[in-house]
Amino acid sequence: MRIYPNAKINIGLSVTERRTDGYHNLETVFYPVGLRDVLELNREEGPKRVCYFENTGIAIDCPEDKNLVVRAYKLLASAYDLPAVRINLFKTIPFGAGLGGGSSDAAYTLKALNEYFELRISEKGLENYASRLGSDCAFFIRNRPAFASGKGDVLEDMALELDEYEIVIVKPDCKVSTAEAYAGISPAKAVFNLRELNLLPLTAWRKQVKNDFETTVFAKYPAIRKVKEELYNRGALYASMTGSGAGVFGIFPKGDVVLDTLQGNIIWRTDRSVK
Ligand SMILES: C[C@](O)(CO)[C@H](O)COP(=O)(O)OP(=O)(O)OC[C@H]1O[C@@H](n2ccc(N)nc2=O)[C@H](O)[C@@H]1O
Ligand SMILES: Nc1ncnc2c1ncn2[C@@H]1O[C@H](COP(=O)(O)OP(=O)(O)OP(=O)(O)O)[C@@H](O)[C@H]1O
Repeated sequence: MRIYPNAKINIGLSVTERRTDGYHNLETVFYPVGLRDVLELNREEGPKRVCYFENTGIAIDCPEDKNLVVRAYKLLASAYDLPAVRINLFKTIPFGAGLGGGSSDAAYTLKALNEYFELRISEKGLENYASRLGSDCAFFIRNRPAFASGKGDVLEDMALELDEYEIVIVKPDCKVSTAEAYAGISPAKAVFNLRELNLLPLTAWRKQVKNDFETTVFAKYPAIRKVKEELYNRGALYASMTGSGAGVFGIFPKGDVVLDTLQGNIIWRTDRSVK
C-alpha cells in the first residue's frame, strides 16, 4: 500500500515548563499542510517481525534502526505477531525544519500497519503508541487542527480552517536540532491562550501569537529571521517560524502573492498561482 505522510505547522508555541523527565510542557496549535512524503509498505516473505527499509529522496541522517518508520514497525511488532514488511520512504519533507516530517512518517506507519494487517487498534490506541515514538507523533494520527499541550501529545480538536488563504513554507539553508532549540529556552507562562486562536481574527495574530523558540533560534540563525521579515514585506497576514525551526511559513490572502527572491527556498505552497 502507498501512503502520503504530511507535514504540520505550529501556529504559536509557548514553552511553559521544564519537566522532570527531561522534556518540556508546551502549548501550541498544530495545523496539517499538504507537503508530503511517500511511503510504500508491502508484505514480504521471510521471518516474522522484520522490516526491510529503504530511504529514497532526501537522505535521512540517522542509522536505519533509529528511523522513526522502523521504530514504529518494531513497536507494533513487540505487541503483535507481524509478518515481515518492506518499506520504501521517499522523503521530501526536510528534517530539522520544524515540520514534523519524521513524526508524521511514524504515525502513518502505525496507521498503515493497523489497516494492512487488520490489527483493530483504536484511534486512542494508535495515539498512545505514537506518543511513545515522539512528542509530535500523536497529532498525525487524527491529523486535524488541534490545540496541543503536555509534551505536545495532549490534543484537543480545534475548528480552524485556513482554506481561504495561501500558505507558503520557506526553508532557509540551515537545520535546527529540536533538542538544541529546547535547551536554549527559558520556560514561561503563555502570554496568549492559544485555545482561543480560532476566535481571534487572523489579522490580529501578528500582534498576539508568538513562537517562543524564535528569540534564541533567530539569534543563532539570522537567516531565519530574515525570511520571516521578507514574508511580511511581501504581504503575509501572519508569518512565523514553525516548531523549533528552521522552516518559516507565511499566510497570505489568496491571489497576487509575489515571492521572487525567496523562490529558491520555497518548499511548498498551497496554490500554484503564487508567483
Ligand atoms: C518543536 C516541536 O516540533 C513542536 O511541535 C516538538 O515539540 C518537537 O517534537 P519531536 O520532534 O517529536 O520531539 P522528540 O523527538 O519527542 O524529542 C526530541 C528532543 O526535544 C526535546 N523536547 C521535545 C518535546 C518536548 N515537549 N520537550 C522537549 O524538551 C527533548 O530534549 C527531546 O529529547
Ligand atoms: N523518517 C524520518 N524522517 C526524518 N527524520 C527522521 C526520520 N526518522 C528519524 N529521523 C531523525 O530525526 C531527526 C529530525 O528530528 P527533529 O525533531 O530535529 O526535526 P524535524 O523533522 O524538524 O521535526 P520536528 O517538527 O518534530 O521538530 C533527523 O535528523 C533524523 O536523524
